[in-house]
This record gives sequence, C-alpha cells and structure tokens, in this order.
Amino acid sequence: MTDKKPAVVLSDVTHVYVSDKGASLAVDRVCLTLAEGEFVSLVGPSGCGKTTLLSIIAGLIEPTAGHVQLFGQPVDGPSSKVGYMLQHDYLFPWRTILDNACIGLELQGKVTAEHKKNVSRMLGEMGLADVVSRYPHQLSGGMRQRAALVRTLATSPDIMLLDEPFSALDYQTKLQLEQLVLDTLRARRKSAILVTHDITEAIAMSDRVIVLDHSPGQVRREMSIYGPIREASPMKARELPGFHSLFNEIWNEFEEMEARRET
Ligand SMILES: Nc1ncnc2c1ncn2[C@@H]1O[C@H](COP(=O)(O)OP(=O)(O)OP(=O)(O)O)[C@@H](O)[C@H]1O
Repeated sequence: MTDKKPAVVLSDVTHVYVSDKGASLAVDRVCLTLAEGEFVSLVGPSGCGKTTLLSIIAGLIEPTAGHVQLFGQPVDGPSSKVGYMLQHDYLFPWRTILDNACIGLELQGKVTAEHKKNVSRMLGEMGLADVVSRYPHQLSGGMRQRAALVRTLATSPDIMLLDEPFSALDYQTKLQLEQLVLDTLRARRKSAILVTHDITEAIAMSDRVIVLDHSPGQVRREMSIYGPIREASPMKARELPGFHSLFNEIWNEFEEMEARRET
C-alpha cells in the first residue's frame, strides 16, 4: 500500500472563454491523472484545448467548472511546484545565460551562492559550461532552449509542463533535446505533461499518450506506451517494432476527427 498522491488530478474540468464575440467552450469535462514521475503527452488537433489545460494546471487560469489538484492540494493560483517550458525560450537579451538561468530563483528570493553553484552545474550538464557569460543572441536555438530548461529546473519544480518546447528546432537538435529533457526529468523523478503536434515525439517520450478531441476539447483516447518503447531513448524508440502501429493508431484518430469535421 502507498499513500502517495498523484502529481496532478483534473476532475471534470471545463473551460469557457468569454470575449466580446461571445462564449466558447474550449475544454469540456476533462478528467486526467498524472502519477508521480509519470510522463504524459497531450496530442490533438489545433484548438482542442491543450494549452488551456496546461494553463489551468499551472494556475494561470481558473477553470469555469471542475477541480484541479496538485499532490492532493487544490490549485488556487500559480505554484512553485510547477515549471513551465514553452516553444519560445523567453530569455532576456540583456542578461547573460547564467543570469537568465537564475531568474526564477531571483523571483522566489532564493539566489544563494549554493543555488547559483547548482545552476552553474546544471548548465555544465547541459553542455553550456563555456557559454555561461554569453548573451542569448550569441547562442543557437538549441542552446537557448537548454538554458531555458535549466532556468525552469533551477527552482526545483515537481511537475514540468512542456508546451511544444522542441517545435522550433531543427530535427537533429530536437532529437538531442528530447533525449536530454527525458534523461534530466527521469533522473530527478519529475512528473511531466508534454503538449506536442508531433505524434512520434509523443510516443517516443511518454509513458502515456492522451488524444484530445476538438469542439469542444475532450479526452478521446488514452494509450499506454509499452515497456521497450518507453524504456528506449527517443531516437531508438522510433526504430522499435510496435512504434509504427502506435503511430498509425493515433493517426487514425486524427483522420476520424478530420472526417467528422468535414461532414
Ligand atoms: N484567451 C482566449 N480567449 C478566447 N478564446 C481562446 C483564448 N485562448 C484560447 N482560446 C480558444 O480556445 C480553444 C482552445 O485553445 P488552445 O490554445 O487551448 O488550443 P490548443 O489545442 O493548445 O491549440 P494549438 O494546438 O493550435 O496550440 C481554441 O478554440 C482557441 O481559439
């Protein structure tokens, strides 16, 4: 028996955006549980509510109905338990890489010599030791995203929300970063939710893939990724037997959604 609480629980979460054009139902009664240390991906057509769900989990927007809990506690605003990594790195151009990586700690009033040493060590682990004193414009896109990852990890969040963090990168850099992020999160036993449009990325990185339907956003299908694929590196996973049939199953869900939209 274990009394460990799941990292995230969404119970019947619904969200309606209200604007001068009226009200629109973005997500509808979504239930989702993320276990501690689990990596889950959300995939689905554009506009199905993926980012809305991440914003709700991060406490940035309040759901219109339903409940969200992080480790058994209701979410009532942004929490230091949650780290958010986006497609754009949002590094400050006037700050060095080290100072950028320390910004979350600064905001939390936690910049001690020890914390700064820890951030420098993480930058080193990410292959950025030689560029800590450089400015963002002097780095490649992949290096900047690695710096953004360190900035997010520096405050030791328990849950990482990853909103298409690799989508602006070239294919080789994307594969390298997928590996780096997965190794880093596994070593630290972080729970993570990845939003991606890349079905192969979702399968290669996750313990579970959740396919969302659109209009309104609802959970359509959940697929557990079986052992060997889960345990392999994201690059090797793509070559394993069974990978393509998982891809096809998810692709078929997309085709069915598209066909329904056209009728
Ligand atoms: N601030 C907002 N005001 C009004 N409607 C919004 C707002 N943000 C999102 N929406 C709408 O809510 C729905 C879900 O948006 P969301 O960005 O969560 O979808 P998504 O699945 O992340 O999309 P994408 O894959 O294109 O990034 C869409 O119809 C979108 O137009």
